[in-house]
Amino acid sequence: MGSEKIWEEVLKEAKNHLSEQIVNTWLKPIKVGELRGDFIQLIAPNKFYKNWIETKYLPLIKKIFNESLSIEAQTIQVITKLSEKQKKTVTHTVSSAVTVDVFTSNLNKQYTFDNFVVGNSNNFAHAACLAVSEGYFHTYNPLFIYGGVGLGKTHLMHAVGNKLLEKFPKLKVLYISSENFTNEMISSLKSKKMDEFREKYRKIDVLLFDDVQFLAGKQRSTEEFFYTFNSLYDSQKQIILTSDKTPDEIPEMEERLKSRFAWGLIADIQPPSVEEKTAILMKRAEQMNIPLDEKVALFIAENLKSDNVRELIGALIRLSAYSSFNGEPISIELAKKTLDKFLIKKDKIITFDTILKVVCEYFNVKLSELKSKKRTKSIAYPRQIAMYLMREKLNCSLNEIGEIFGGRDHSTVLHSINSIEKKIKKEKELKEIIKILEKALYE
Ligand SMILES: Nc1ncnc2c1ncn2[C@@H]1O[C@H](COP(=O)(O)OP(=O)(O)OP(=O)(O)O)[C@@H](O)[C@H]1O
Repeated sequence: MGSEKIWEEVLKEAKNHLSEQIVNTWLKPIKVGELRGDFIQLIAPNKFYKNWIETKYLPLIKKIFNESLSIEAQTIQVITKLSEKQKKTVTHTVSSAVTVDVFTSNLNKQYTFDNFVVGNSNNFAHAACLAVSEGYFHTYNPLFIYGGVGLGKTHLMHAVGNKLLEKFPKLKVLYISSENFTNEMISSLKSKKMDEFREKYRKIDVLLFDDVQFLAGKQRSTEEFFYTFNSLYDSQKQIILTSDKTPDEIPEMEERLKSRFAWGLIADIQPPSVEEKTAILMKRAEQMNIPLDEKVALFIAENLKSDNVRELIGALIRLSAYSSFNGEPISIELAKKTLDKFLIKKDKIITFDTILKVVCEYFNVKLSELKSKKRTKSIAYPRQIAMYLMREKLNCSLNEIGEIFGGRDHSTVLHSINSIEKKIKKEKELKEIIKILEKALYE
């Protein structure tokens, strides 16, 4: 039995002693790092969890291992992170008898298409991934998915891998982050095992390569990846890559790689809309058995500062944990109380100064420059944006705005505002910048 299965058994048994909500909130995110003789190592997502587990649940966990699962547990250690060495060790054993397969795809079984919420922000990337997961390898090769932090790139990639293995169990699917690829390469170099390293990567049928942007500037890893890429591509093997930027936008990435990344399909993932965020919260709550009313989900979706789905889910877990520990049902009031510092302060009064400060900080320009007559693009552009925000948020007159910027006349101000309005309609990037600035105004 693999460590995942063992932990599932612990969770099942724990539900006889604790409420389902507590088990899902506190014990489910724990992973088993090592099971060696009578030593058990648990991995908690962060220090907060570690402390709770140690102070609250360790005796029960020990009892379950010893009495219900008959796994001797003399020492249980809780850590917060797996060491690099442990990550590479794929065999988790319970006594010496039980071993897991040596070829590991590194796939997280929790990341499936079924639990991925599809909406306008991600339907293109989702559709492309779905097609690849059906086995249409030549259509989108490589498939390059890009988007901001925590928007579901890794989830989709794993979903492809999981679905492919379900349909074609013999396929060699490998998920690897560029960081781990680099580490593995370095240790192979040190131990003079580069032939084995190359052999491993060139035997794969489907390579899922996460965060490719981190290869930029790493010459040796880039080179090795280049050969791996070519070899797989030439043998018509599927490659999926993720990045936080488009190939063109990755600084210091070798041209020959950038051009290869664009050979197949480039699909983006945008930040989710309020509706999508609500749906993600509802789905996750259902999976975790958290009693979440749609009104509360909508409130969180509308008011959380971050668009990062990881943080969205984090907020749900925090709320659920608070609710179970204090015996208060989940409500909008409770969300306001527990998530206070993560929420947009809508009642904050916005002034000219707030806008000037936020714009100066974002564009890294001095206030004196913003108010000056300088027309260089790096100053004029933020100035126009500040004018646009003042008109939008403060509903003030063009003359008032002109006054703030050193007595400019109203037609100059109008021209600036119109120009930004037009650009917002055409330029996705500017739309994003405005969204970020608007959020920052309420922080
Ligand atoms: N559309 C979605 N539906 C359901 N869950 C989602 C969705 N998007 C993201 N998530 C969840 O949000 C969390 C973060 O997603 P993921 O790790 O895939 O993001 P990422 O884009 O790869 O982030 P990073 O840039 O940090 O690598 C995961 O728990 C994932 O399951």
